[in-house]
Amino acid sequence: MANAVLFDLDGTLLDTAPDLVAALNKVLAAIGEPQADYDHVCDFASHGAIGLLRRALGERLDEFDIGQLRQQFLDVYANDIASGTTLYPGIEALLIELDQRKVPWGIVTNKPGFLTDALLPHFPQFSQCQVVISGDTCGVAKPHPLPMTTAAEKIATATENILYIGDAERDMEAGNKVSMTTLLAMWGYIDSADQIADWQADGMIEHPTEILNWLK
Ligand SMILES: O=C(O)COP(=O)(O)O
Repeated sequence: MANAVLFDLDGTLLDTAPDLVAALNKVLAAIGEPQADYDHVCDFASHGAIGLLRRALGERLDEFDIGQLRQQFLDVYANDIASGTTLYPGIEALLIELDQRKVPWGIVTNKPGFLTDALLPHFPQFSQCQVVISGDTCGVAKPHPLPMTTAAEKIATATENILYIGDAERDMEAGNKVSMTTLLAMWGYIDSADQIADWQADGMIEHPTEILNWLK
């Protein structure tokens, strides 16, 4: 059984979609494109800037300088990163319980570090977080295993004894590659077309408190 927990950020700890979609719509307005429908794009909030832009623009994204558009999106998002973002129900209580049990926990996200660093201080509930690995911390991002093993080293825990909680296929893949126990956060950004049965999660959980059942 596990004795440490690592979390994905967007779609797992935080519902960041309101601010991400607001940024997306500001960028779409700036390039003269129609606004995105929230429900159409929100489940792509775990897929980064390009995932959101691709969902909104489809193949027309290729008509733009994608790198420049991504940077524009990141800059706009950084300017208003936390006004609509909230902790998912049950996360605060879970983190308090982990802290009381002295269970080390941390974050492995694909968000670029400058955004993670800007966002996390808005949530004092994260004050006991022991490690934060962002998408550019290790030079490679999930599903590459390096962010996972780097986080495990920082909390001095063998990967086999770590739970990794995420809402995307790349999260399950990255965790499974390094023998963590992977739990799929069903409250996150899971699209109806996602084939979650193929993601090889060790468990699928509907509420954060279920994580406690997987701990020693
Ligand atoms: O911003 C992203 O690329 C997604 O971030 P996540 O890994 O926390 O879901």
